[in-house]
Amino acid sequence: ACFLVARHAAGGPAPDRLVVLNAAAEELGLEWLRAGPGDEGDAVDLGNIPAGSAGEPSAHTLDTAAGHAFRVGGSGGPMAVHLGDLNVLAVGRGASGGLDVELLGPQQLEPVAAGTRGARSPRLGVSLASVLDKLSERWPPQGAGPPPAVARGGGALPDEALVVVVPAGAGRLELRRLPPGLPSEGASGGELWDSSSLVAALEAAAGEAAATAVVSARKGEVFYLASGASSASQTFLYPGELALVAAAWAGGRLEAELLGEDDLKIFLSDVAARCAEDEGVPRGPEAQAAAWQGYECLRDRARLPRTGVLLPEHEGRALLGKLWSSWDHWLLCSYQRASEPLRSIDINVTSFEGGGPEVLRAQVLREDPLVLAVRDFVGAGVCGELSAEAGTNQLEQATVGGSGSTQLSRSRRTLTANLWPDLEDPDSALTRVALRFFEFARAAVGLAAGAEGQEPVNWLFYKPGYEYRPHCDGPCGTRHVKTGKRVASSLLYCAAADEGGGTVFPRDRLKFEPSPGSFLLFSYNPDPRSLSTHAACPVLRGQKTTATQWYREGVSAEVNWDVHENWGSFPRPKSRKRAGTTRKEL
Ligand SMILES: O=C(O)CCC(=O)C(=O)O
Ligand SMILES: [Fe+2]
Repeated sequence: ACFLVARHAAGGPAPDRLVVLNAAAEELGLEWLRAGPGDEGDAVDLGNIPAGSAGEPSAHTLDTAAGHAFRVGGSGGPMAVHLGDLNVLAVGRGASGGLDVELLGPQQLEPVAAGTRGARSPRLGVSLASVLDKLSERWPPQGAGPPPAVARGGGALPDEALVVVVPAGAGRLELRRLPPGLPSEGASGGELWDSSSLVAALEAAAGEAAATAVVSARKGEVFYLASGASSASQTFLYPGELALVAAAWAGGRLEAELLGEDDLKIFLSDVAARCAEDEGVPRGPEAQAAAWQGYECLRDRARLPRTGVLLPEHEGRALLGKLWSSWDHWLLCSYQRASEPLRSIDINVTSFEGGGPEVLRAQVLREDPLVLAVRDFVGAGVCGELSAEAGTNQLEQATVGGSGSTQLSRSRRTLTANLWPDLEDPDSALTRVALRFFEFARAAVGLAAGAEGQEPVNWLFYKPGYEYRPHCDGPCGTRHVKTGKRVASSLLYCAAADEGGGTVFPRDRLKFEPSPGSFLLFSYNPDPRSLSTHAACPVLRGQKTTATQWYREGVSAEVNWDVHENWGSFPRPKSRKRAGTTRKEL
């Protein structure tokens, strides 16, 4: 099970790259072999690597993918094959006096980076000093390694990629990556970038239909798209994650349109919604029963807003699957109406004003396991104070965890902060809200616990495109939750999106559309059918904020919740003698 925690995890996998060190006293040519090392006739010129000087080699770095093959050499120089991961290719004069290459993979580089082997390549003795800093920064590789740079033909798209749409009859088109720091307007030069995929797309686009290339790219990189005709060019910044670039000609000029992952998600949703509306797909739960899939409509209508380039069918399909998890999830999130309540119940709580009784009317959305919604759980003033407390500065990208560590994930795309209520400060809005959460949960679902020893309130901030994909907050599919584990969750919505951003339970297609100040509580002890699986739908327009509270039994001022988890070090008040430490102690 994947539990939601709010901790920032550092470190990612080492990138796939090739560093060429030229220790020879002559310029070297670098070529990329499109069809593998054996292919003599099909090389792409990647430019020259300057000669080394005064015992120090010159260094040239290329981002690559596993299996990419390169040839390096001057006159009839040697061939080298790059196998993926971080590789260093040292070129120097061999014993014979001719050019020699030495390929150092992760295993050969590790002792060098660790300082146990000297800073020279073992065979040719080429100095590695100029790359050691970079190596130790990136070493050792963590996790399962980098995503594949090019994943065409139905495979999953890598996380950090550019999808370049080439219109039919595009002629020549080059993608160049600019060195960092170059102005993004009117720049030229840079290295030719992953031309394999682009060349294939250009060949395909020579006919009637547009084609796409998938190119690996990283956050903040600047690309330059050129048509070959010198004046017609366009530069753009790649912001990271998955992005789509469409090229088109307008008035003899090349135009490039860049859509980031969030924009793309919303764009596809908007097109699909127009399709569904025009085809008269019902907005009730029967929409799913009809199992409508609008790929054909998407094929005809997915025109990008600025250039008007039509997204090729297979790419629309692949992107919708990638960015919306599934067609079904899109339908539930962006098209289906909110669920009707089954009945309502009244829950007594302590009033915020004066401490007298107050009745909250709760709508029952599902009986078992229970899902309850309250429209005006707190007023705008209380929410305003909570938002101020959360601020915007300390928010960080949310992570998920479950086996002793946490990591960033496309599944949980939101900004987050933990808010620790000071239970001894009755004037704090956060304290009053937290106490109301527990009072309500005791009355509504019979929770046998108070606010002491519980997890902090988890503040979530969603921008357009942000979401939290289907997940369980605690143990899922069990008849009896172990003491100390989460048994229920609640969400207080302080801001609601103008469009999108609902909370859904995909197993039985339950959907709640929040309004500012509304509240949702659901329990999962027991929940043998995992019906408590839920998701925060992507925000399409506006912003959404949520204050999540997770509920546990068997915790107290003496026994804190975290003795029941293995999430590793968790940023929280250092000396917590009791749950209600003051903010000054944080
Ligand atoms: O923001 C939402 O709608 C859901 C958030 C959520 O599932 C959580 O915080 O665990
Ligand atoms: Fe959740």
